[in-house]
Amino acid sequence: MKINDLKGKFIAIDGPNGVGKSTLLAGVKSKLEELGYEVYFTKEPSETQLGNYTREYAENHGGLELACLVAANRYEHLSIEIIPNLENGKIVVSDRYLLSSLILQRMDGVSEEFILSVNHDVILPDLQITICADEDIIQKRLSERSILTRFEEGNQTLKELNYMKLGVQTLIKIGVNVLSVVNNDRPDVNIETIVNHIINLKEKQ
Ligand SMILES: Nc1ncnc2c1ncn2[C@@H]1O[C@H](COP(=O)(O)OP(=O)(O)OP(=O)(O)O)[C@@H](O)[C@H]1O
Ligand SMILES: Cc1cn([C@H]2C[C@H](O)[C@@H](COP(=O)(O)O)O2)c(=O)[nH]c1=O
Repeated sequence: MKINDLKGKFIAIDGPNGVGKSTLLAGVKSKLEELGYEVYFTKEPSETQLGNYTREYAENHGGLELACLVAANRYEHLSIEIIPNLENGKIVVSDRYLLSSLILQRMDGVSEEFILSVNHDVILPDLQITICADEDIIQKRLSERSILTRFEEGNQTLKELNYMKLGVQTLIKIGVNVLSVVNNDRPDVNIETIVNHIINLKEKQ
């Protein structure tokens, strides 16, 4: 895997389904805009034909084939969105990235070795933000949803949290910087913590 040697900084944010990633990111985006910072927000699966197909396919398929499809979308995401924005010196924030594969594809029974091998040529994030919360809190949030994906139904949260811990250990071993945020409550405090880390990275550029 490659270290980011481009002008901009790359941040990935991952966590179990229903932990509050989208909520925190929406707050981070509006706070940064209010402060006048220009940050490029994106997500995986990305918003392309391949990304939309990956999201649809993930609902009914798992295994090695989904792991490869997700990785293919990640390479597309890198080449058409992430790398061009990093080359322009922007901060890029992705809602889900490699760590999501180390959680979701592992839940589908794919080995860490296979996941790392199909993701061999991706750029590592300068900062990996992990969002976690207590299992019962996440389950309560998911129970309020009218539609659940196959990863969200049947209480798989503990499994997700456990694979996240293992995935984080792997990323740390590879040399990735990790910020862990506990999102049980106080979204405002967590938004501020994330915003401060993003501003710090920007100021160091
Ligand atoms: N810190 C918090 N305190 C209380 N409720 C929260 C907090 N953060 C998020 N929530 C609530 O939790 C629910 C799930 O949040 P959200 O949809 O952002 O999760 P997510 O991680 O993006 O999920 P998914 O990846 O499955 O789309 C929402 O109803 C949101 O309002
Ligand atoms: C990045 C990534 C995504 N997926 C799949 C799993 C879900 O079906 C969607 C993500 O949807 P959400 O609205 O963000 O919860 O994509 C995957 O299996 N592996 C990945 O690495």
